[in-house]
Amino acid sequence: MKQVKLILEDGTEIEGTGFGAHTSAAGEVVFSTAMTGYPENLTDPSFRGQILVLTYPMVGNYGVPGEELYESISNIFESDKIHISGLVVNYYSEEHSHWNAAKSLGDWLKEYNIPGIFGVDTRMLTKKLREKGAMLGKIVAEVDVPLYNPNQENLVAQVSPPGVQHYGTGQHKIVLVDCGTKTNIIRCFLNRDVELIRVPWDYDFTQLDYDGLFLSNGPGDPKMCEATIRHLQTALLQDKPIFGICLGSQLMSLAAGGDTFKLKYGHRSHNQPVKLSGTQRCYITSQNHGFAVDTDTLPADWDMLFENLNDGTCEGIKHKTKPFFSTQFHPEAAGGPEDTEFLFDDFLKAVAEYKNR
Ligand SMILES: NC(=O)CC[C@H](N)C(=O)O
Repeated sequence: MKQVKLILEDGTEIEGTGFGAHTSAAGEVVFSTAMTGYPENLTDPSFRGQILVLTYPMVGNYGVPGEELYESISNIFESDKIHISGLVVNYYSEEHSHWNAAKSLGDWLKEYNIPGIFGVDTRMLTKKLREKGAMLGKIVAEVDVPLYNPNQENLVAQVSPPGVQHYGTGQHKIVLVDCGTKTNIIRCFLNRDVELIRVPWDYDFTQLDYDGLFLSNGPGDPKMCEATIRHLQTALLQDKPIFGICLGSQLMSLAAGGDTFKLKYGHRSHNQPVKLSGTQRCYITSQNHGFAVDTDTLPADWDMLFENLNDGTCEGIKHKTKPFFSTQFHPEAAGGPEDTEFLFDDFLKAVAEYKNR
């Protein structure tokens, strides 16, 4: 293992030890306070272009599981590869022990040529990112690389599939607009009575025959997804149920005429409290996002559906009369609590009602 550096755009330089691939990489440095779930996090396409700091002090000790494919979908990972640009941890454990571990975290990172750095004071680093906001940064091994801002690119086009795929044989035909979907969203649908049509982010789904529309999570600035927003505007003129998660929530807001903005350092953890509007009910949710919907810009026929109890930001929206709703958090979890998975049932109930109207 060799010495490498983490360098931030404000000039901070932190020395540490390299693990995973011995290479340099640049991106946006963000932190997650989730205590477990690195196999899920690293393969979540929403992390594309980001160097991820895990605040949990020991990482790698349960290794990386082996996977099986079901309908060409992994039973474990959230996509078919690692999407983060680099990984920053305090203590890395190459030694691992778990009933389904197949390899070490370092070996897995090597397979995808992703660098890791450990021996970093992640508490100090996280405090800095909280005070100054998410920053650009780089892990430097032998060769220096320029800083890179992923939010200026259309990252969704990089992670969205090239063509249309069909899954399942249920009675409700759902179109999933894949802007970088986590596979657990697909699993959540396939565990229900659904035939799923997975389409690329810029596909004109308005031409398809379907019962309900689903908008996935995805990386980067939602305003980059102009084609999706345009198609969505057509869908909003109709009455077929629409459900969006994370980026999907931001796209629904933009299509409706609302605005989004970049949060100072984002929400990335498995214990984000959200309140269901009109109730005192709180759910603990899994989150991974750097942008949010500006509640004040929501058009008159829309309401905030959930509110983040830490900072009051919008955690979902709902149309006042039509069956359109979204969450900024992840009801599919993976990782994190599964307490809000019932929202998939709520969506399919709305689909059944629409078909029986
Ligand atoms: N998980 C997501 O879908 C993230 C949405 C968006 N890229 C954000 O960072 O806010």
